This record gives sequence, C-alpha cells and structure tokens, in this order.
Amino acid sequence: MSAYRSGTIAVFGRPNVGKSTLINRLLGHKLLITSPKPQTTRHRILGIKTTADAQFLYLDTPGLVWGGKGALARQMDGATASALAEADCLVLVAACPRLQDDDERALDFVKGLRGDRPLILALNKVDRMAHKEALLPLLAALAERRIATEIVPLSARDGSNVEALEAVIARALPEREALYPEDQLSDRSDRFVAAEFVREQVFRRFAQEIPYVTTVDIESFREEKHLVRIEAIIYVEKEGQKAILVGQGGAGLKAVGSAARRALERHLGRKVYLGLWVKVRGGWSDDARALQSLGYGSDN
Ligand SMILES: Nc1nc2c(ncn2[C@@H]2O[C@H](COP(=O)(O)OP(=O)(O)OP(=O)(O)O)[C@@H](O)[C@H]2O)c(=O)[nH]1
Repeated sequence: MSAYRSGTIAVFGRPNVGKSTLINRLLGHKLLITSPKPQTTRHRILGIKTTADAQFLYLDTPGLVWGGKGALARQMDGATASALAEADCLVLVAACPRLQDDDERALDFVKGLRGDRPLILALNKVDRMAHKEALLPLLAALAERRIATEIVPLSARDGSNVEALEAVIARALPEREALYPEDQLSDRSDRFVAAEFVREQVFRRFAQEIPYVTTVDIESFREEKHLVRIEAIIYVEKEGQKAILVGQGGAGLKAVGSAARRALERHLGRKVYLGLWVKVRGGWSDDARALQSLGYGSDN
C-alpha cells in the first residue's frame, strides 16, 4: 500500500484566470466566490479535500497584480506572498489560448522563490478553444521551456481534465499524515463564507467601481432551531455608491440578498434568514485600521 500524502497547494496567477472556479471544482463544492470581474478574491482561503489516499489543502490567493496601490492591495499581495512561501506545491493557473505577459511575470516571480518545490501549470479554459488540436503546439513549446514540473490543460468550468490535475498534485505532495480532521472543509468559518457570498453577488451584479469600493461585515450569525439568522452590513465609500447599491425601491439590495441567501442555504444545508444593510464608511479600503476591523489582514 502506498503511503498517505498531504500538503498545501498554493493556487496562484493573474486575476480572472479561474483560480477560484478551479479550486471549487477540485473540492467538489462551492467554497470560494467567483465572478467575471478581476480581483474578486481578496483573502487567502484554505479549502480542504480529504480522500482515502491524500489530503489536499488548497490555498486560494488574490490574483497577482503588479503596482497595485493602497492598503487593500498591500494586504492582498501579502496574502499571496505568504501562500507562495509556505506551500508544498505550487499551481500556476493561466488561461487558453496562450500565456500573456502577466502570466510570464508570474512565472518569473515564482522562479526565484520556488526552490525545489513542484510547480504545476494548469492551462485553464480549454473549453474556449474551438479546435483543441491548436493546443498541441502551445503545449509542446511550453514543455520545451521546462518551466513547470507538469502542464495540465483543463476546463474548470466544465470539469474536463480536472481529475488529471488532482492526480498530478497528489503525486507532488509529501508523504505525510492528514493535517486536518477528515470532515473539515476549510480554515474559514461559516460566518466568513457568509460575508464572501454577499460580496460575490455585489461583484456579479454591479458594474464598474461598485464592487471595488464594497466590503461586507457580518453583524450577527445565530443558529436557531429552524434556520440560521445572519445580519450583515455592506460598506461602501460614498453616499452615491450607497444609492446605486440599494437601487430603486431597494431592488438592488433585494437581488443581492436573495441570491446570496440561496447560495448560503446550499452551502450550509439549512434555511437562512439574511438581513442586509448598506452603510457608508469613507476611505475604508485605504485605511489599515479599518481593514483590520473589517476582517482583512488576519490571513498572512
Ligand atoms: N470559459 C471558461 N471560463 C472560466 C473557466 N474557469 C473560470 N472561468 C470564468 O472566469 C472568470 C473568473 O473566474 P474566477 O474563478 O473568479 O477567477 P480568479 O482567477 O479566481 O479571479 P481573481 O479573483 O480575479 O483572482 C469567471 O467568469 C469564471 O466563470 C473555464 O474553464 N472556462
């Protein structure tokens, strides 16, 4: 019988390549929030999958951005750097049909700090390629450059070849006993996930700057007999942004609330009451103390 394996896997890359979608797919359930907008992920989050042969500890990281400004950008860079420093295995996610300049920068960045740890290149979004054979020259060229231990083309969206990635990762993990109890799914609380699921709906439903001036704070989270009662505040930076978020007759806030509640009911497997309020807190995203009190910065 082969030995049990377990370890941390840092999943990194530029924004919007599908890192969070890929980890949700690997975990087999939705833990992480995703959206078509870059920089949806702000925290380092551990997703845990335990099988008979291995325990996978996936670290989702904020997308690598060069030259980001402000306290929030610094916090996000710190979250990524600490994940890359400590992981047993590194998975760089890029997207078809080719590596872009920022993927090359991510590769260069990790080259210096990787040491002899395995680096796997996950080439995501193959479903976007009408002719899969067009992938072959790209894969051959990448293989020739010897940039990664393995290269796995896949689609996080439809799941194709994601099992192959899991098998490659399993082989790259150290032989070690499981580090977490087998029923634990994350290092984050349900309270944290609730705030994230509300933020996800803001990212998905509002254009331009609104998602980037928004954060969510859970005021109370109570398990009652027949439901989980959650009260949350969405913070924005200005009155005008509050008006947009609330929408006419409260329609915007209502849509955010009902979609987030449905996602939370699926996640918790219980009925949820979700009360949402919007408040203005000027400059929260560039105020280190405000970030701390809103739950940022505790992950690195
Ligand atoms: N076509 C296609 N789209 C995908 C695939 N994987 C993810 N996406 C989409 O790409 C967008 C970004 O996905 P995320 O998982 O939020 O990306 P991320 O890399 O975590 O993004 P950041 O938070 O910006 O770092 C979403 O609209 C996803 O639905 C895929 O395999 N195929």
